[in-house]
Amino acid sequence: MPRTVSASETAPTRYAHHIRAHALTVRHGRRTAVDGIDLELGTGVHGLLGPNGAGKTTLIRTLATVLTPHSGDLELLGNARRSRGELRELRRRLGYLPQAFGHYRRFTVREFVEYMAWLKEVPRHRVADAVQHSIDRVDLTGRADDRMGSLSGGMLRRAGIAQAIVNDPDILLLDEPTVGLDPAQRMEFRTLLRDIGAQSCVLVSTHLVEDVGAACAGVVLMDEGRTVFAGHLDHLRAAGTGADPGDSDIERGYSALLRRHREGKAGAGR
Ligand SMILES: Nc1ncnc2c1ncn2[C@@H]1O[C@H](COP(=O)(O)OP(=O)(O)OP(=O)(O)O)[C@@H](O)[C@H]1O
Repeated sequence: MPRTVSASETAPTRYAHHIRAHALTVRHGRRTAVDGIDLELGTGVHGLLGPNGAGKTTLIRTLATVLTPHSGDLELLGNARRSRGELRELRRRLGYLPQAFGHYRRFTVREFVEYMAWLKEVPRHRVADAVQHSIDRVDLTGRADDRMGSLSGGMLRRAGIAQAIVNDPDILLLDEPTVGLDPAQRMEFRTLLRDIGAQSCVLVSTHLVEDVGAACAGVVLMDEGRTVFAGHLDHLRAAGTGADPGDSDIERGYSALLRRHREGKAGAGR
């Protein structure tokens, strides 16, 4: 199966980081969900961790250009301006799997992925190969011509991943992609992530730390809209002690960093 070569692979790279945010703030009405964060992410797979309500989905939706920041700077693929043309060009080079994604139940998997390829302006002569390749990569080859409405929850998620990668994106944003996947599929998925992360910037929000341990080199940990930690997984692993709650060094590191962040905030508030 020939691999689809994205335009970006042949274009010169003009940026040091695929994603660069400075003092980025995003609000939902009066609630500040992302609170002045700084972030620099390049090629590789980065896990986005944090407790419920930390701001992970809001951050991912902002990076996917679905939400507009309230303030701060956000540079994606070296572009900080957002004319209509630039936004369109940027979206061609993004892949995004929302937590809940819309689809027509009567579309087949192939039609759904084709439709998303069309929305992302994949050149017409490449669509058929790109669609087949992404369906194969999520192991839905045997169900490609089945209707979306007939898929199990995990298969639906895999179809969602297929649409997110159909344009060979330079930035791939996945919001809880492994929910509903069985253990074998989760392992396959981690391999797929590592494969895509060799050339692209992948940010994966998840509550499953074992996915982070197996697939991510980088970690961003958020709490109450702030970044608690952004760095290499080994540093997160090393942050915990035997006294911190958790069944693995990643969980203990996660607990320790959150605790210290919260203690620091409480201390500063006194
Ligand atoms: N559409 C919205 N309107 C108002 N508040 C919102 C909206 N979406 C999110 N929020 C609030 O913004 C904050 C961050 O929510 P967000 O969904 O980004 O967190 P999260 O880390 O993805 O959480 P979870 O792990 O539960 O999915 C929360 O306080 C949430 O209640």
